Amino acid sequence: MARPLIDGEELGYGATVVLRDVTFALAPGERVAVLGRSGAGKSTLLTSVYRRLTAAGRRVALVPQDHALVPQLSVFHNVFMGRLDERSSLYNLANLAWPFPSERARVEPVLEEVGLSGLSRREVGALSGGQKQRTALARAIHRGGDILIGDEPVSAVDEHQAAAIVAGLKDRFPTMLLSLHDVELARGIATRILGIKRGRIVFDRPAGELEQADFDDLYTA
Ligand SMILES: Nc1ncnc2c1ncn2[C@@H]1O[C@H](COP(=O)(O)OP(=O)(O)OP(=O)(O)O)[C@@H](O)[C@H]1O
Repeated sequence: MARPLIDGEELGYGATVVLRDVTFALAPGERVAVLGRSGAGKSTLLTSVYRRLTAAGRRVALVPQDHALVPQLSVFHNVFMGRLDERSSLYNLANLAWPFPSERARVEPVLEEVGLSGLSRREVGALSGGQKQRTALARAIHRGGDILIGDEPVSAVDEHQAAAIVAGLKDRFPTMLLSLHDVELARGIATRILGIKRGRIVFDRPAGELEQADFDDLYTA
């Protein structure tokens, strides 16, 4: 059993408590899906886990819910930013002004993987919602590493594409923590599923042990 990243704590914002009595661990190789109604606290949990992992020096690829893209820059530039910390500021600045062919060549296959071929030079502000989300996914894939944290990472694509993208992520990242609103997708991908309701984690169990009633209960008032 992995040592808890969060051990019996409250999570929230300033004096506002969103989640109580949270204990959470993430073992290598686990794929954890977080489910709960809108506003339940899924992002709050994911953000806290992300901060703790990065503070501990772990390399984590992140797909935030709001995508955190720079709309004035191209798809290439936004994806390249996934690895900014690997190079000097001078190299990054030069690549921002005049992208190196070698960097374009590294990014291109990732764009192909998420269905953004041919859009490398397009300004992100001129993309559709689904294309923006794919750009954020491409940035995470380009960053790489052992762990992916994705906050509703496929919410803006249709369910068939979502399943294919998540399957691709599974091949790339041995360990994943994903908040999802699609229960079937969560059951198909996760080794462990965590449910949040009324400010608490109401279950955190192997995916195979959960029944439909557990999920139904999560979404009733
Ligand atoms: N920066 C913040 N400051 C104060 N309160 C916040 C902040 N971010 C979120 N909250 C509040 O915390 C609660 C949980 O929000 P959170 O975003 O974690 O839920 P969620 O389950 O991810 O929701 P959704 O599915 O709609 O994205 C909500 O009541 C929300 O209003």
